[in-house]
Amino acid sequence: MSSPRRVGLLFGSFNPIHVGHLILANHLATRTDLEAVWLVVSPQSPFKVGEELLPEQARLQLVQLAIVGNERLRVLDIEFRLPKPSYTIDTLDELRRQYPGTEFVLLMGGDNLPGLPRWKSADRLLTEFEVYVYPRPGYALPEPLPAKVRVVEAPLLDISATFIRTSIRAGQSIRYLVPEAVEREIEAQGYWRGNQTK
Ligand SMILES: Nc1ncnc2c1ncn2[C@@H]1O[C@H](COP(=O)(O)OP(=O)(O)OP(=O)(O)O)[C@@H](O)[C@H]1O
Ligand SMILES: O=C(O)c1ccc[n+]([C@@H]2O[C@H](COP(=O)([O-])O)[C@@H](O)[C@H]2O)c1
Repeated sequence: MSSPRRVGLLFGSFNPIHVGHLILANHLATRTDLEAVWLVVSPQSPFKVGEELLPEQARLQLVQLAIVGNERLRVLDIEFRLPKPSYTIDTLDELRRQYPGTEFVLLMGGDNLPGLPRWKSADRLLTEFEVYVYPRPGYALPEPLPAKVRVVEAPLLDISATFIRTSIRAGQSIRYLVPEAVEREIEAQGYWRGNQTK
């Protein structure tokens, strides 16, 4: 199967994936010039060291369950085989090597943009890659925007993985916040109720 020409990359811990991620990814994969969105599961975000994370394989499996049947979405475990913490520039270099015919576009929330100068090789990220930024309420976008940064509007839900983990621990329902198959698996495995985090 040939790989798509323009692919958006949504990086995250996905601890766990939720409908906020999915609505955003599907919107960008179907209503922009991107042919697909690939969700890249990061074993260890450099900014989230020490957070209680479900093992990477479990987070990957939940994403797989979430995107079954959506041909425009795909999940990657490429960072599982790269050094930790997961630096986005290293992953992009590896993806370019593996998919020489594909243009990769970095997808990012407006909340992440102010912190971007602190990312590894931020100058390279901003000169070598296009970035699509979706505004998030409460976060003003810098002016002027760097040359390769474009604002894309997307419907956003005000939920986070933190909210889902907190709800599970409190014994509250996560129905509709994650796809049904994801909810069933979280329940069956007892994630965030037992001690599966590392
Ligand atoms: N509700 C949402 N709408 C749009 N984008 C989101 C939403 N939640 C997270 N994102 C973005 O998706 C990417 C991956 O998110 P991540 O896995 O860190 O999830 P999170 O829900 O923010 O997690 P946590 O609450 O654990 O920090 C990040 O760029 C994040 O900004
Ligand atoms: O490359 C970096 O320096 C870098 C710094 C912070 C975050 N990231 C990546 O951004 C994604 C979201 O991170 P976070 O901390 O917002 O969950 C995740 O895939 C991280 O690996 C990457």
